[in-house]
Amino acid sequence: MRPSVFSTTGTDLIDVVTPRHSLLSGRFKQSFAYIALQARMPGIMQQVINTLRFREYDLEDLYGEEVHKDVRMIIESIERLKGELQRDRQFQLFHGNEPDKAEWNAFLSELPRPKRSFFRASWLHAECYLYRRISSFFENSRHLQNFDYFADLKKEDLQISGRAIRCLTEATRGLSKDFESFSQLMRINLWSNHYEIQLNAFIFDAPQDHKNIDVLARVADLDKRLLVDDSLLVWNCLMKAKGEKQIIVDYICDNGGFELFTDLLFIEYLIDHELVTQVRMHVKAIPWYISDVLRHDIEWTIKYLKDYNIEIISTLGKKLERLMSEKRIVIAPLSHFWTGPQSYFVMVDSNIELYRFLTKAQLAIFKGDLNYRKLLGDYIWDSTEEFITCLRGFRPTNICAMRNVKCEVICGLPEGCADHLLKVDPTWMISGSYGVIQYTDSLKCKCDGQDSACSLTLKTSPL
Ligand SMILES: O=P(O)(O)OC[C@H]1O[C@](O)(CO)[C@@H](O)[C@@H]1O
Repeated sequence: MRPSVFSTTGTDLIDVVTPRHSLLSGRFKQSFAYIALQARMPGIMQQVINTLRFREYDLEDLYGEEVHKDVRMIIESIERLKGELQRDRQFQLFHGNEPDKAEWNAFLSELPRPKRSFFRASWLHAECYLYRRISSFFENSRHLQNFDYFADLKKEDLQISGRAIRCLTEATRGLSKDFESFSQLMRINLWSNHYEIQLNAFIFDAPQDHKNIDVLARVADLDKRLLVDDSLLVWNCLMKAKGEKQIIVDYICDNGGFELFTDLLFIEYLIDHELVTQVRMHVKAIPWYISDVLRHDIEWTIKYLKDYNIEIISTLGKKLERLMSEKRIVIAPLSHFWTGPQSYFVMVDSNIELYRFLTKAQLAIFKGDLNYRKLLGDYIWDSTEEFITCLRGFRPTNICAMRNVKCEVICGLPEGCADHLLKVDPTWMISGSYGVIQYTDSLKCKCDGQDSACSLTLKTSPL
């Protein structure tokens, strides 16, 4: 039984699927957003509590007995947050040491009152707010400000993927510079987003004979579920830049663990073949959506590969370390925008520095489902709507999205495709079994978003 608070008037919960042309929201009781808020988020919060209890005595070794107070305070705060979610309470402002407090509070204060509670708000806002609140409990503790409570999961994900790591490392040495290899690597990278944390790495398992690996061919099987493949357009975009002194790719990361490993393989290819001069990896500033990459995940992953007891893998680790020290791969300056609640079309107004930063790149690659939701504004577009339209003017540079479909947000499909998929696989939008690689040109102008009359800075939708 839902608590009685749900029977208030206004924007009540309704027993329907998410209607076309609306924002995803827990209001729609037959939506994935509703299930995620009702069941999944409390589970994730419990998982954080369990991690704290499990690690409490390690933490005591690190920080002394005082840490128990922090642990108690954080667990109580998470329990309270669970209650707020369950009762669909209003979002609260932040009052502590959060570095992005001002931006969050401005955002929350401007939300219309009926859209300021967990189930009535847009799902994107509610979900981001929950992850932000959880982090704030740690940030406001005495000893655990920098504790990444999801770190063990990310590490474990890489540790259990040994066979897949070996197999892919072997299969990707000495690849030639051609569209076929480029596109295969892109697709490997795309499908790794399906498995993310606790992946079933078996799909990339090598046959017994490690010398004769055709792992890339295995990807072809998954490719049957690739609904849009713009990898040729991405390749052409990089080809067009050939000869330029500086070719930068901004890589907006998603998950750590095995997915990050495949990101690094793809980035290595881009650099080896001089398709780019520098890759700037954008990571999250706080623990985010369980498995998202933080700065220390990249450092840990490279060290893990470097220390591997199989030479080909440790050589790869050393090479990645060198590419970082040569600044061919860099970690972009941290931006709290990536862990904010906002869709990307508002970036030009709310974070012009980041927008301008992206304009310096030849290409920005956005990985994963959450980035896709933010690119499309967490909105149910017609499935055939063009990618470029759905970006609503967010065009700081050429944009590529690589994403496994994990929620109802989608665009750019051929006519009839969504209806067909619904018939053959009713869970196609949430299973993560389908993927898209979508691309659009920026049609860059010279103003870098500084000229308010520039059409690229105008938002084209009344949403
Ligand atoms: O790691 P990814 O691909 O961004 O996926 C996480 C996303 O998937 C979801 O589970 C949607 O189904 C959301 O919680 C979140 O947007």
